Amino acid sequence: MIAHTPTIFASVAWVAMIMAFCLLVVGRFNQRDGMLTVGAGLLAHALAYVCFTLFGHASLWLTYAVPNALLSVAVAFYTASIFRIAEHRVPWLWLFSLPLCQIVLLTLLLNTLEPRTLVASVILMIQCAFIIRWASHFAQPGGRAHILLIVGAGISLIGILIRVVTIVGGSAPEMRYDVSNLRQSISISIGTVTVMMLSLGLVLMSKERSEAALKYLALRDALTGIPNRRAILEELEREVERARRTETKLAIAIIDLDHFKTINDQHGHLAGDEVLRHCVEQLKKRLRQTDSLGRYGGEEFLLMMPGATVEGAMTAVEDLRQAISDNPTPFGEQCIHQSFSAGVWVGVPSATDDGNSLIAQADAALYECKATGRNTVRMAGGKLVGASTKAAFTT
Ligand SMILES: Nc1nc2c(ncn2[C@@H]2O[C@H](COP(=O)(O)OP(=O)(O)OP(=O)(O)O)[C@@H](O)[C@H]2O)c(=O)[nH]1
Repeated sequence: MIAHTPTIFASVAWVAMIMAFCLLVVGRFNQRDGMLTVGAGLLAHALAYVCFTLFGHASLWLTYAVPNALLSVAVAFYTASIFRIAEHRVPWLWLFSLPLCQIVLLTLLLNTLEPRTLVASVILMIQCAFIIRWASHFAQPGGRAHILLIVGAGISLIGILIRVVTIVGGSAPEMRYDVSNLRQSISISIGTVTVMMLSLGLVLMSKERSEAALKYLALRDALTGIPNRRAILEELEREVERARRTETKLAIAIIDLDHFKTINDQHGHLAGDEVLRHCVEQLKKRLRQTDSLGRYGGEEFLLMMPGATVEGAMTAVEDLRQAISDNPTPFGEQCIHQSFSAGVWVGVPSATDDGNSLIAQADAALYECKATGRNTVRMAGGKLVGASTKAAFTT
């Protein structure tokens, strides 16, 4: 099917213009989500195709050099959008040096046929390759938007390659913008694919990013930055299941700051918040990479240590207890002393165990610590370790 080449140019221009309108106006010129740069790219894309429709009716510079440079500008904006959506610094200078090369070289080579067509095509191909490179680099884990970008840029590459092959094969006049033939129809209508797939890919990429950011916020404790109750409990269920399946030990500890209400009452809630942040920093510094710490409640934390033995878990939690009581929280001119009590459970979960039942056992041990003076660590159904009873845990 051979279509009238200027008509294809006009239809691609329409599609790009409508998409640009949607993203710029309806997207309210929002810069942060990358839609402003996508819209700018689509606008440049539309203008390029409008100029192409004038080929043969206006100067060669306006209908060849300018639109190809505008296409380069469009692709540079699409690439900039990938950086912006990924919240990375946009390398503006580097990205727009290619459109600049395009306009300079095409102006110089305007009166040639093959060289100018090859230069225009090769620069656009390099830019499409960059889209593929950066779309895969900034791909959201588990996301799919980058696939649209890669496929869209890949199809564009094929479209341009058709032009290059035709020119190198000695049929450059067939690729004049006012000539209609099958190759021309395929090569140019691929412009619609580029516009649709790249803009849709970028919109989806932005959506994936904001969903990931929301999910991160929904599972984080805003004060301390560690996983919140929901996140740590979900992780606990996964760990319980894994330990049961692999028949390996799992250690959990419920850590509760002592007399935290008194800290709030004496120094104020801001000081209390600072104590919570400070304690979390102290704990995090001393954990292994495989351990997980989450905020279970107000001043309660849940620590998971997969694979830890009874002795290993007790030594680890006791070291944490020591570190917390040895490192008071600096708050203004003051140093606020704090300590914690912890109940520990270690074992291979049985068929009837779940996260809640293990927490209940660790909680019972914690309750005993609180009842017997605090600042101690106790094993569920077992021994007590702590400031006043450290000798009790020298097995
Ligand atoms: N500053 C601050 N305080 C909090 C936060 N979350 C909970 N709290 C306070 O933590 C205090 C916990 O008090 P209690 O449950 O009586 O526990 P406690 O005073 O530590 O006493 P024991 O656990 O028995 O040693 C309450 O006063 C809560 O208001 C928070 O995010 N920031």
